[in-house]
Amino acid sequence: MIDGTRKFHEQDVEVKKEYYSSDSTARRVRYDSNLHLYKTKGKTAYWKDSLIISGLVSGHNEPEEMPEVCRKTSLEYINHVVKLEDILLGLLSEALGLKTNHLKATECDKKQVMVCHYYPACPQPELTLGTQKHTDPVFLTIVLQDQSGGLQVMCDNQWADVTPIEHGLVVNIGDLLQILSNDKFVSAIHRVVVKKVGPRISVACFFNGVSTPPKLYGPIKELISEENPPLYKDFPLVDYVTKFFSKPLDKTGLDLFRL
Ligand SMILES: O=C(O)CCC(=O)C(=O)O
Ligand SMILES: [Fe+2]
Repeated sequence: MIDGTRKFHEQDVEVKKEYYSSDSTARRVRYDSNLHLYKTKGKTAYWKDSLIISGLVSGHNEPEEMPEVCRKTSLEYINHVVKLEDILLGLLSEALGLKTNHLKATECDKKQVMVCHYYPACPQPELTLGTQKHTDPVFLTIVLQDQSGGLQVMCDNQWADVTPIEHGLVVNIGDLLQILSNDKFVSAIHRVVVKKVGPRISVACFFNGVSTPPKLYGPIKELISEENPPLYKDFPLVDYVTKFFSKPLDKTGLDLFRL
């Protein structure tokens, strides 16, 4: 998958430009530079290009829509990731003291989006970032990174390197799982620094959940009691995503839904 991502990004710009769009609603497969520049009305340009593929599993995507250089690999890879997601949701449900299928039954594994990032070598890394400090506005993210390093997670108010492990994956708890678990799980604050050598390649698979109302998400009722009152209100996902992207990316979205 790393190789497929490299092949896409290292194609001639004329080929890539067929896929270019900075409007996330415009197409299901798109190529973008500086992902959040327009969405968050960002003041800073980041050092990365991304290929965004949505609708991979739910069948809303015709395979022909995907760039040929990474089509087969992407389809195979997402199938593996979805199986892993099932296992992880089972383990996380059990960790919350719930039945194994509880989280899956909330359909938080739905609406997968795969984002294939390419961070070119940066001549002045101290002037920018690959990805700004943020949390993911999703349930879970499964990240495959190459061996370059650069991903960092906030730990005790300090940035810690997430050192790449060969064939290893990084799993981030997203904001929505923090909300569902009523703060038992904590959404990972992370960022990506860039280096003079590159490129760095990573593939993030996001699990967004069901975004069409009337489905509401909020703290899981079984986790709520008199001693553990709900910390968040229930809301349709579309509200979370809209509010998340109308604030600066480095500010938490959780407080907007806290009771
Ligand atoms: O490139 C990475 O390792 C992480 C990217 C990331 O945080 C994201 O796409 O949300
Ligand atoms: Fe992220």
